[in-house]
Amino acid sequence: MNPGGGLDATVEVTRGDFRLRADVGIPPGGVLAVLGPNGSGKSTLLECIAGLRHPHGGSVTLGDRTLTDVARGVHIPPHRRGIGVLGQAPLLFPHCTAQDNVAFGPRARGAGRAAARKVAREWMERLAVAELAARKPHQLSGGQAQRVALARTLADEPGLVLLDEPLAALDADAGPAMRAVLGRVLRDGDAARCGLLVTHDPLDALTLADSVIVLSDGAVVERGATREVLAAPRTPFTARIAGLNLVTGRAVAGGLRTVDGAVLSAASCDGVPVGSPAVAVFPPGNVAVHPGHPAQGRGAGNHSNSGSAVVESLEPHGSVVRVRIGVPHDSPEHAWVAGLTADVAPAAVAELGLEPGHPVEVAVPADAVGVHEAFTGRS
Ligand SMILES: Nc1ncnc2c1ncn2[C@@H]1O[C@H](COP(=O)(O)OP(=O)(O)OP(=O)(O)O)[C@@H](O)[C@H]1O
Repeated sequence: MNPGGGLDATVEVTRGDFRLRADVGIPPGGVLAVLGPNGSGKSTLLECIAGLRHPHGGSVTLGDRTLTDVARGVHIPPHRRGIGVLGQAPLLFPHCTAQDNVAFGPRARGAGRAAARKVAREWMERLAVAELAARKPHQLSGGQAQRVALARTLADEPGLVLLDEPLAALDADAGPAMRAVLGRVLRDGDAARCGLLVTHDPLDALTLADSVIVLSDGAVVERGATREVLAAPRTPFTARIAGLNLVTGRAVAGGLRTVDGAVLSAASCDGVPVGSPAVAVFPPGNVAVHPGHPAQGRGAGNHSNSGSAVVESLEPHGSVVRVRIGVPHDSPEHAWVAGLTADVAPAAVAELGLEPGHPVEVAVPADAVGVHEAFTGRS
């Protein structure tokens, strides 16, 4: 079964006190990443699209097929939706060989043994697991098993592939290999298939998806092209996963006034109307940290935004040390600095004597700051 076409879904569902209301569109051949903090409703959305959960309102269409239409009482069962699901665990049939696992879908759709085996071999070759065909699942590594599971999902010719954190359980070697394989098949230009990927990793979103939605507390709070959303995040969650600093406030000419009344200068303001809710975004690599008080600050020139703070914590982050900033209780006017991160070279951390609890001055050059309109309501 390959219904083809894109996905259009509007889903409303409640689970206890939690309410999800989200709409999702994926064009034919497109891949959408769904990001969001724990408990924001990602799995619930996925389950409604897969047909595993009945929404209380809304509809799901894939290509020209209506899979769910609450108003009309339509609910196609999961196995007849033409949707493939791959989660963190491969969930292969333990007593079947890898090849028989992959051939399962074609066989179930009525293909003869030889034809199903041919389809299975083609997919296993594409996913670089053909040489594992005769192995049983317990003879596969985690990464190999997950690639076989992906082959099994795709051999079923789904019109939509739902990927729920498919790399999360893989180790540091297997993860990148699986990401590369996934990227190849998701981007193979096959307009008969679209994809939806739930992930916590911005790298997955950047490398595997064209567009992204961010869920927060059951609502879509950001949506757009992946690069644009991650380059200009409008919610603290997106900024954190994108590794960027984000300060909320209202736009003023040439910058942003924080909720505490501090004014940050920015190099670009993205056409945000003065007075509207806005966020200032800047990377940790552009935040300078110096010991001492603002009055003694180096680098707090006219075009730099500065505040007095304390070092809250230091943690290794690749080749740099990520310094997390806190604010002493007697400096409420610098509250915007709280929670910022600065990436500092290890040698500089030693030279400056940075340690948790030490007072520091934080400076952010206006050149590094972009101001973007903030998301202000439910979609
Ligand atoms: N069994 C349940 N009964 C009632 N409410 C539930 C149940 N499971 C989840 N919920 C509610 O639904 C909300 C959304 O859960 P969901 O699993 O969809 O979030 P998620 O974004 O996938 O989270 P995670 O990233 O942790 O997997 C939760 O915040 C919780 O309040």
